[in-house]
Amino acid sequence: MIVTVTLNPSLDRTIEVDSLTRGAVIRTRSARLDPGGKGVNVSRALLANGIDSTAVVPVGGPDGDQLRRMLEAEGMKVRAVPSAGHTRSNVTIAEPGGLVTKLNEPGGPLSRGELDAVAKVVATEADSASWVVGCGSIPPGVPETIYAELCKAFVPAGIRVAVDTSGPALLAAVAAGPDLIKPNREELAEAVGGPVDRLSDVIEAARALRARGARTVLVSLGADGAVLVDDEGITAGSAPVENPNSTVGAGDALLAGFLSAGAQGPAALREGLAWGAAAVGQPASRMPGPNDIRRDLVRLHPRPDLDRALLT
Ligand SMILES: Nc1ncnc2c1ncn2[C@@H]1O[C@H](COP(=O)(O)OP(=O)(O)O)[C@@H](O)[C@H]1O
Ligand SMILES: O=P(O)(O)OC[C@H]1O[C@](O)(COP(=O)(O)O)[C@@H](O)[C@@H]1O
Repeated sequence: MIVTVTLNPSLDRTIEVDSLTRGAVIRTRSARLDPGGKGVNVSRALLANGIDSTAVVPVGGPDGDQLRRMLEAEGMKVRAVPSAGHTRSNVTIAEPGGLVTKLNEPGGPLSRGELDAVAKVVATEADSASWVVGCGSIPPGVPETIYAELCKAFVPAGIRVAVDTSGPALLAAVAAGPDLIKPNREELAEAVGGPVDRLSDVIEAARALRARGARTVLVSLGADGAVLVDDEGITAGSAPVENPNSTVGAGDALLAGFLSAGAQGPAALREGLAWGAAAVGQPASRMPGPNDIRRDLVRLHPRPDLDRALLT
């Protein structure tokens, strides 16, 4: 069983427009509402593929109620912890061809008491878990060491911890020895404090984060696929998407697929890439199910061109 913890979940509204012009009145083509937040999406992807998962989320206000109801309606096992701060809404403006502009709110504050209540629920659920997955941004009031605390609580007890976040929270977590991190290119560059323009930069940066404490580093690179640096070595791969629909949640699907296949080595990377690419073919942040996932399209690159400039 995989437990996900999303401290800053959201209602994700995706609005399709023909083109985005600042300062103009834009008539939209369609709108869609999905439950969101990175760990929530990991649980949704696992659920869509019949893999047992529990999502732990603080929820507050009417939007928090709606988020819980939407997740339960999908059949998800949700442990919702009440909070006084309101659950946020994030807006994605999607243009044809897959270009998205994301407006992510900071989220309602979470007090120390509410955080302790979340931690208690996670500890109970972790008893029967193979992984605890801490994902997403940190809401106001929560210390940046929160994912590091997650690592310290579970890694020594033999429960593996994955962290997908950014900035100081990611750096603190890395120093606490997570089993897995999943930065995208931007997050990786921020973590090492330098540009990541080529595959060689990705590998160098991933190695630096391993040297600082992360056991496995899975770097997502948008249309360039992903690179895995772990105890087994370095593996790069990609999967083409003919008609990109929405990249929202693609990183979460990649992570879910990777975890579902054992989170180690080329076979797990292959599965992650298949799920990530399938997510890009879905509208908004809909997670792919078995009929959407095309493992045959994944290519692992045994001798990638390390000097090639990254596309996205
Ligand atoms: N345009 C694309 N074409 C093919 N695959 C993609 C595309 N965008 C994303 N992906 C897949 O989704 C994964 C996650 O995307 P990425 O944008 O890197 O993550 P995040 O959503 O975390 O920023 C990638 O590693 C890749 O497998
Ligand atoms: O916690 P953050 O960093 O604000 O991100 C939250 C957003 O990320 C998502 O989980 C999508 O994530 P990815 O596109 O990075 O896979 C949305 O559902 C949510 O609105």
